[in-house]
Amino acid sequence: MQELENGVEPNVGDYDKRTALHLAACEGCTEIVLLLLEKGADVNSTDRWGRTPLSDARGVGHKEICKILEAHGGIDPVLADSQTPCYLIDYNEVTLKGAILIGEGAYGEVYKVKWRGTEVAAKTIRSSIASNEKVRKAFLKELALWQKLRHPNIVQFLGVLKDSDRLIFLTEYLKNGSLYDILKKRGRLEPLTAVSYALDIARGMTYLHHHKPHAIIHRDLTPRNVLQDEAGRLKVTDFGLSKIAQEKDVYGYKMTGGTGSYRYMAPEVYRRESYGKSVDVFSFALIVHEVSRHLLLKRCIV
Ligand SMILES: Nc1ncnc2c1ncn2[C@@H]1O[C@H](COP(=O)(O)OP(=O)(O)OP(=O)(O)O)[C@@H](O)[C@H]1O
Repeated sequence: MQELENGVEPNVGDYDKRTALHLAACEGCTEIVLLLLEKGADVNSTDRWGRTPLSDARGVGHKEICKILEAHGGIDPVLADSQTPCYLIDYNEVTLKGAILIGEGAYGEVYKVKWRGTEVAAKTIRSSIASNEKVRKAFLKELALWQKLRHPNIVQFLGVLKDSDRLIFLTEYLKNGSLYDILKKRGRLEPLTAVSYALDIARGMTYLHHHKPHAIIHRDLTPRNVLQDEAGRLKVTDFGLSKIAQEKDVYGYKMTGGTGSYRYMAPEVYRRESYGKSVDVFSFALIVHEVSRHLLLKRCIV
């Protein structure tokens, strides 16, 4: 309300052309949806994937918001279960010159680059992996799913570089790096910080588990796959990709660089191995994760 009173345009969008109405519809903020509509927000503004606020509200099952948007003339050009391909980014929109190597994982290197003037992370997939057509397709399928996700505790996927021999995709850049780096640097966390971190992770995981029409199971939730933004908020990344990594028998290649630590294994394995050990931020998040998974299994969603 304050921003609107200060003269901020209700239809202003971010680099994905997503407006406040998209975000409010996606996050289930009914009052903000009503406020924005009253202040003249365009009910059918489309983001760069062609999604309207109604597409977003539908995607996460906010029925009340769908009704409000429809009553204001909202339309949904995106079919709920359509197979949207990955958004392709033109090479010349990305400044690769001066790219800074920020890390290396099992799939390849990660660089900080500029895309349309904004700092983003470019994740490169090793050619030994990406040159296998089946694996490349499997990666692109997972990335297309990631592209549909929008949540403050999920790293934002931005697109795949067009016509690249290597598979390179862009995500938002998180200045503070991974939770692994933070824990290594800072050691034991203050209890309040640990709880706030655990809640951030649990919020991201809950969003994945409530994804429609199918829940998304991370399968590789480790401190390396949790990143922190400048404001200190944690965001989960790299879900789904680990599934491809595990399917080495099908695709005939072997991934390296897994954590190999029982503390980050799937909860059912973890439970057998580590009951009775001290509870830290990650154990807490895993417990929340486990409860959430049990609820899902009970409801036969998975
Ligand atoms: N979006 C990002 N913003 C900032 N830093 C990042 C980003 N993505 C990755 N990094 C950094 O690059 C490192 C390597 O990331 P990557 O996801 O490739 O591998 P990993 O998760 O560390 O390991 P693995 O591939 O085995 O899961 C991370 O540990 C992190 O420090």
